[in-house]
This record gives sequence, structure tokens and C-alpha cells, in this order.
Amino acid sequence: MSPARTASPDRAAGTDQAGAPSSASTTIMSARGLHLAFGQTKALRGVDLDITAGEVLAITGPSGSGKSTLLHVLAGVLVPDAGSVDYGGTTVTDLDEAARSRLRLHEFGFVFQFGQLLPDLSALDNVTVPLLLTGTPRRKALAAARDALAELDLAEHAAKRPTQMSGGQAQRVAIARALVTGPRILFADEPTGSLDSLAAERAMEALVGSVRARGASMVIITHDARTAAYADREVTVRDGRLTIGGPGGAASTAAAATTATTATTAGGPR
Ligand SMILES: Nc1ncnc2c1ncn2[C@@H]1O[C@H](COP(=O)(O)OP(=O)(O)OP(=O)(O)O)[C@@H](O)[C@H]1O
Repeated sequence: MSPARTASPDRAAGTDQAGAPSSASTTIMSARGLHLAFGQTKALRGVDLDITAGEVLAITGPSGSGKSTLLHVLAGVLVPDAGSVDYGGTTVTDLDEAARSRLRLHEFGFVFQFGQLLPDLSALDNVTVPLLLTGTPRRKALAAARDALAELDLAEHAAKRPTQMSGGQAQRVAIARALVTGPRILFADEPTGSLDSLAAERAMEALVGSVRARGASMVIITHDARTAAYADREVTVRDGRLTIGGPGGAASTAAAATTATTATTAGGPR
């Protein structure tokens, strides 16, 4: 079993790692005192943030304020100069690149603005890839990928390559690819930024609906108020600091827990 797997919070609903009943507001990721500079540019200047199991958290803020940097540090893509990120009892920021890579592959999912699908592969093969990387046998991986595509209303497009689909369809393939491994946290960086408003709405409905149906958490960066409206909680980054929204305030956590508990597969805005 890889360190990434041992880092996972218990996947059985209702228990924590020690087997005790978990409250609906269990913190699954906790960041403290994050600082990161790129040369003279201080992208993060002391960020504290908690992510609760089952919550959809929007990170908003002006261009260049540090949103993507924060998301990449939380997801173990970047290592901060100071501060720590804890996930399920593992200090992500202490792991080496190989262990962080395993963690990303097994525990996290990623959706980016421009889907970043492999252009020469069909939708089905694109969604199958992460499962093959985690060691899932090919036949099982293909079946799971087909299910994920069907869930996003893409069954009839499975054989198409990304260039043969609309932007919205391709982005939904990217969502299926991010969800097919069953991530506990999905990190989405402007996932609808390249889409027109109708396609963006459809993609967000699919994304939030699928995340809630799985009881996963999502951290979503967005400039768009309509996208942020799907979140349970919103924090704002300015000049590398959180200016609105604390680590995971009681009121917002309770709201997120309520939403997670009562969530259906419908993913409409608040
Ligand atoms: N790899 C890098 N090298 C140098 N500077 C960087 C790098 N990545 C980010 N920065 C700088 O760090 C600051 C924060 O960037 P970041 O991408 O996190 O902002 P953002 O809020 O996500 O912006 P946007 O909304 O425009 O995507 C910016 O000043 C940016 O220019």
C-alpha cells in the first residue's frame, strides 16, 4: 500500500480514521501559515485554510492574487517556502515528489480551464488513463470509464477525440476523467472559464452534482460569481492573503455540513 493510500481518511461513510463516528464537519485538509514566493513576488503571505469533508469551497480574488498558487500548494503540486498542509493525518508538505505524486493520483482529482485532454485519444481512452495509472486492470478501467462518461451524459461521444466535440462536451470529459478514480478532493481551476454561459452552467451542474453524489470535497477557483454561487463557502484571496473567509469558520462549516448531508445529485447554485 502506498503512503498515499494510508493517508486517506476512512472511505467508509460515518467513521473517521480511528473508526469513531465522524461528525458531518470533519476537516479533511488543513493548511497553516502558507508562504510562497516566486523570486521577488510573494504569491502567498500567510494563508490558513481548512477544507471540510463534503464541502464545495470557492476561492475567488483578483488576477494575480495567488489563487492558483494556493490551489497548487493544497494539492501538493507546489511546496511552500513555509507553512504546512495536512491531509488525513499526513503532512503533505513533508512528502517527497514521488509520494506527493501518488497522493495526487490516488486521492485528488483535477479539472483545469482548458480540459487538457490528450488530443489523440478518444474520450473513453482519456477517462481510462488515470485508472490504468493506478493499476486498475484494463477491462475494469474501461467499464468504469464508460460509467463515468454516461454519468456526464457523454455515452454517445465515447469514441470521439476532443477535437470532434464541443468545448462543453470536452470539459465534461475532463470532469469524468477527474472523477473516475473516486478522488476525495477535486481541485478545479477555472473549470468553466473557456465555456459560454450555457455550457458553463451545464458543466457546473454536472461537476457539482457528481462531487456531491460521491460525498467528495471540491476546491474551485473562479472569477465568475455564478460559478461561485454553487459553493457552500467562499474565500477571497488578495495579495497572497485570505481577506474574506477564515480557515473554516463554524457557521460556514455547519452550512457546508448541512448541504453535504442533504445534498442530492442536483448541483444547482445556492
Ligand atoms: N511559476 C511562476 N513564476 C513566477 N511568478 C509566478 C509563477 N506563478 C505565479 N507567479 C506569480 O505569483 C502571483 C500569484 O499568481 P497566481 O497564478 O497564483 O494568481 P491567480 O490569482 O491565480 O491569478 P489569475 O486569476 O490571473 O490566474 C502572480 O504575481 C504571478 O505572476
